[in-house]
Amino acid sequence: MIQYIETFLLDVPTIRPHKLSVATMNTQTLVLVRVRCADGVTGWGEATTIGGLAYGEESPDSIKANIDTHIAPLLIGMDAAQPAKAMAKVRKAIQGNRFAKCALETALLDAHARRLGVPLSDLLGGRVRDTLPVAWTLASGDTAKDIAEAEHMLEIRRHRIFKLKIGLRSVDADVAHVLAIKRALGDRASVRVDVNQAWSEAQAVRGIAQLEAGGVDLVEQPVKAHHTAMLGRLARRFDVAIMADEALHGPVDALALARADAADVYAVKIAQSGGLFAALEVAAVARLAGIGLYGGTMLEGGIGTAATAHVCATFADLEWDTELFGPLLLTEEVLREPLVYRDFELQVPTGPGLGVDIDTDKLRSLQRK
Ligand SMILES: O=C(O)/C=C\C=C/C(=O)O
Ligand SMILES: [Mn+2]
Repeated sequence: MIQYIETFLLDVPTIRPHKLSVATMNTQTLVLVRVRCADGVTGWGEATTIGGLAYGEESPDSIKANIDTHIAPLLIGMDAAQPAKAMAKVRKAIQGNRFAKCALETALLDAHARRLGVPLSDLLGGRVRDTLPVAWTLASGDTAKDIAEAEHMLEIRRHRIFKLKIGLRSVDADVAHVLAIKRALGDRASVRVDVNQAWSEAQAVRGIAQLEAGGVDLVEQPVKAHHTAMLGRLARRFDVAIMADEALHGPVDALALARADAADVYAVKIAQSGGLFAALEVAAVARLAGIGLYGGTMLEGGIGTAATAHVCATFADLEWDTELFGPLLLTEEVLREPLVYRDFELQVPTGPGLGVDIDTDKLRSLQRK
């Protein structure tokens, strides 16, 4: 039986400023959810987002308030061994709140997988891979610093796929920044960009043409999430892969975008999808429509990163890799044992449930007072 549900906000400084077109981050607010069951089993979930309300419609504060006030009370007293039934009740009673729903579903599945003594991926159909290639985002705002950071990541064999955040400066300034980095790295690395919706169609046509000519491999969400036909025109116009991210609010959008031939690749994000099974549905639509897959992040800590890793471990095809580096951007580790990143890949945890454990003392020290 589900006995207690608690939410925690942890403000963790990032290792350096992280500049997206929608926000510049100096700290990340982890939103953690703990479910404690009557049989003593505990499960954890995460609903971390980016830049308050700058990226999506939920903020750490709204997620905490809505779980504490509206969602948790629905679950208390329900059978903890039936996560699907619990989430069905939440989905029926609660509109939206995808990040919050994802955290609760993760915690319920983490607890139940621990109860059964199996990795969470076993409850998702079973893993077909044990490691995941992980990209790194270069977003210091300074080209020379980004090049030095990329060289370091290559040197320590942690990353050889780099995602560059653009959209803050003029198209020409952004293109010059990206191509300088691509020239410096050459074929030692894959270079991709994420515009986070910042461009108009005309800016995207100009920018993508130059990025494609400069050897960039993928362009993520160049235009506003609701411009489905526009994204499709760009995908058809260029050879460089066009990836949907913010346009994907879950399986319904995944199907609509597939019907419109709107993208070459989907960024699968568990919170943005509204849960782990919803993320699997987004991925299934992509697989059936011949759209490539990429494991996305909301810059979560170890809990959310592990959850996404268990989901991505079930993907037979993961043509565009993942960006599951969130914990590496933070100055504090909330897991007792950090996730293992080695030889350009993340090891998918093998223990029961998520396969990671929270250091509750560290949690308390980082918790927002
Ligand atoms: O910021 C990062 O480094 C990675 C992904 C975040 C959001 C997004 O993909 O839009
Ligand atoms: Mn993105």
